[in-house]
Amino acid sequence: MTTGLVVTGLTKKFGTQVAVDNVSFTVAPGTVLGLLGPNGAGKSTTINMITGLLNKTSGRVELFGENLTPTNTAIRRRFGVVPQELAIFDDLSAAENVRYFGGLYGLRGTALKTAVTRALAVVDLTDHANQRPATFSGGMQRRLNIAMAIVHQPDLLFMDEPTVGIDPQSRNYILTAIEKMRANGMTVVYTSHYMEEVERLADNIVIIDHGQVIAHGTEAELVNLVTDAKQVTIVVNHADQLELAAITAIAGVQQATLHEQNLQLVLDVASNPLNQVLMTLIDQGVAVDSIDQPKLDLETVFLNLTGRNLRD
Ligand SMILES: Nc1ncnc2c1ncn2[C@@H]1O[C@H](COP(=O)(O)OP(=O)(O)OP(=O)(O)O)[C@@H](O)[C@H]1O
Repeated sequence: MTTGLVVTGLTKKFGTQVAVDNVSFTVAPGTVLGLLGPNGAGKSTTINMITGLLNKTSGRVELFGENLTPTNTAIRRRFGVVPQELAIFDDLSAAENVRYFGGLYGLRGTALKTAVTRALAVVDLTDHANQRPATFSGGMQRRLNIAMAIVHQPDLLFMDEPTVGIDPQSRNYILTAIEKMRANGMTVVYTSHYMEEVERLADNIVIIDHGQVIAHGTEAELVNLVTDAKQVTIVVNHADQLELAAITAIAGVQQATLHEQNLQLVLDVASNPLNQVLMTLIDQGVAVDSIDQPKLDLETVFLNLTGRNLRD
């Protein structure tokens, strides 16, 4: 198995509004793709078209080498969906909810029982299996929704903003559960407007805005899109012994200035000469007190690419 999910030219028009505009991306098997964008960017519409909840205006979706169409049921069994809106039966227990979904996927008898137990364990709801979800916190209900989506052990899981409006403990349970699933080989497509979650989980990131993909890559690749130089401040002792010319002479040091104890550097991201700078300082008998590198994050990337904050 070499190809996972391949989305090509996906487009959705609502009347004259183009909600998703020629979106293309790929997800390698066993990796997590973070689909990051502000509210209204088109993330849900994209997921809903891929999973067949919504008809697409145009485009093509291929999963594990097969064309993903509403009638290709064999390939449809290989993915699960955690929708943005909860879909839970309040009058069934947690285990019965999961069992119901397992039944829909054709699981029966012992296989179904084992699958329900396993799915509830992944989201840490084993101790609540026989309780009604109406008694659950919002976070526990979301975790139950995840158990329902993974009971048939899909190879790929779509999750649409699964942590919106829940407590930090439940959020952490969910993020940890995703990490466990990935470790077991599952492919995950995860939409969020929380930069921190995408940074923690995603192997690759698609940034989407106004229905269009504005960047696609690893976190490091995206950060490199907006900067080819980074600023580093090194606080030193014995600054009087520091020979600035020797630092400036290091390949990849674009700028070096000394203000009292603070050695301020502008370094090439590609050649990353920080090690060389530190060795040179040690050679000069200059002790390093601390190193400060302001973090370049996805928020910075989004701001640079769009002129707006992710959560305006
Ligand atoms: N059924 C619909 N009819 C008309 N417009 C729609 C419909 N569904 C979504 N839209 C519009 O399409 C755009 C994209 O919405 P979408 O829900 O995909 O965004 P999103 O990135 O998932 O944001 P959110 O996090 O708020 O759900 C929005 O402008 C939205 O108003």
